[in-house]
Amino acid sequence: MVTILLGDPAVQSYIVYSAVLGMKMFAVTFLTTKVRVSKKVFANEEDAKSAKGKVKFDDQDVERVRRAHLNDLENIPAFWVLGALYLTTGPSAFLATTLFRLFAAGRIIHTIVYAVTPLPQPARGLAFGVPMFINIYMGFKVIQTYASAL
Ligand SMILES: N[C@@H](CCC(=O)N[C@@H](CS)C(=O)NCC(=O)O)C(=O)O
Repeated sequence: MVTILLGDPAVQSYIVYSAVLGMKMFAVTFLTTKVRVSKKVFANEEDAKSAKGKVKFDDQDVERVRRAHLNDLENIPAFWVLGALYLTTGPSAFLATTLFRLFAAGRIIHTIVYAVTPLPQPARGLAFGVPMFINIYMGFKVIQTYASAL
């Protein structure tokens, strides 16, 4: 049963892109540390002391990376849940893989245009909008598939 499930290309695709997105979020964690260290701006007295920096909560560069990270948290965990539930609705492997791929690409681009190389809008809006649309689409599909059984 588990072997059949894991042999499904849509499931494999979900696993791969879920892991990619988890790793991407860790990359933002490291980026936050890199910006903090390079600007010597920290959130805790003990960190500031050990790096000869200062405690500051309104550094624009640090806050930008933190906002990008928070935005990931507002969107990627929902993908992990909705994507897994969506797989149970029996989508074609092609459609599921395309949606997962677009979602991951959108979130990676969101990080780049928000926290790495800030670009003018609508770059971030689009990079946010496509994955959001995919999450909503998958959520609707799940509800549509199972609501009739209630
Ligand atoms: N929590 C978000 C909700 C709306 C949203 O996620 N907007 C996207 C596209 S403009 C975004 O990148 N917001 C920037 C952010 O979350 O810091 C916000 O405060 O902006």
